Amino acid sequence: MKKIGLYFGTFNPIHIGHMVIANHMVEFSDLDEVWFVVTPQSPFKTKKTLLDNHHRYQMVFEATKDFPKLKPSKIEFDLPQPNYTINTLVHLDEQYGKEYHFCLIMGEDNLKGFHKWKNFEAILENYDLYVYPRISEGKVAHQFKEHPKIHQVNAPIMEVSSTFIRKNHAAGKNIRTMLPDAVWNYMDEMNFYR
Ligand SMILES: Nc1ncnc2c1ncn2[C@@H]1O[C@H](COP(=O)(O)OP(=O)(O)OP(=O)(O)O)[C@@H](O)[C@H]1O
Ligand SMILES: O=C(O)c1ccc[n+]([C@@H]2O[C@H](COP(=O)([O-])O)[C@@H](O)[C@H]2O)c1
Repeated sequence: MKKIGLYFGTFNPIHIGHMVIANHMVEFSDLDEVWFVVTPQSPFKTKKTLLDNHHRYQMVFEATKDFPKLKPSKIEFDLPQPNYTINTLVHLDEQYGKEYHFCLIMGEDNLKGFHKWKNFEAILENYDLYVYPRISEGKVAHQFKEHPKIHQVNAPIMEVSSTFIRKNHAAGKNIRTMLPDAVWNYMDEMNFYR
């Protein structure tokens, strides 16, 4: 059975930080594929400056089209908002559970706040977490340290953010090196974030 790493995010837009992590996961862990799950509405974020779902999905599609092991997913588009990850996991298992084995990809920054996620205990009971290092404040809770379901993957640290890209693109800076070429081309053609 294929092992799929689910990488959840708003991807507004997807950037080279996301790409390096996802590619590292498929090349250097036992995951066979990574699916970028484009989230319509993250539980802890406001919708301000959020581009339409389909445009964010299209940018993920553009970024991944030459990488057969990296795939875009719009599974959350038809699920209730805000999008709680546990609901999506249950839904994916119902739809594809016989075909695929699902795991979660998460930065160490998100692991620090993981105890606030809806039904995090159920997530940990049923799914493996692949955690990559991230520079961030705070500490990983004791309960998540050396947890049998939490696997550390030593991916490179890439300090790039979508917020930085949006803000500086609007300010007229050249941020093109932080995006895959196809994403830059789409974003530029569509006049996003100006
Ligand atoms: N440079 C990066 N390296 C590794 N992980 C990242 C990086 N940037 C974001 N992530 C993580 O990737 C996931 C998806 O990112 P998402 O687009 O939702 O957030 P973000 O980059 O923080 O966006 P924004 O700046 O718009 O708030 C999140 O879990 C986020 O923590
Ligand atoms: O399920 C939850 O309670 C939950 C709470 C916060 C975040 N998430 C998921 O994690 C993804 C990344 O979160 P963020 O805040 O780093 O953008 C987000 O797109 C959601 O899919 C999920």
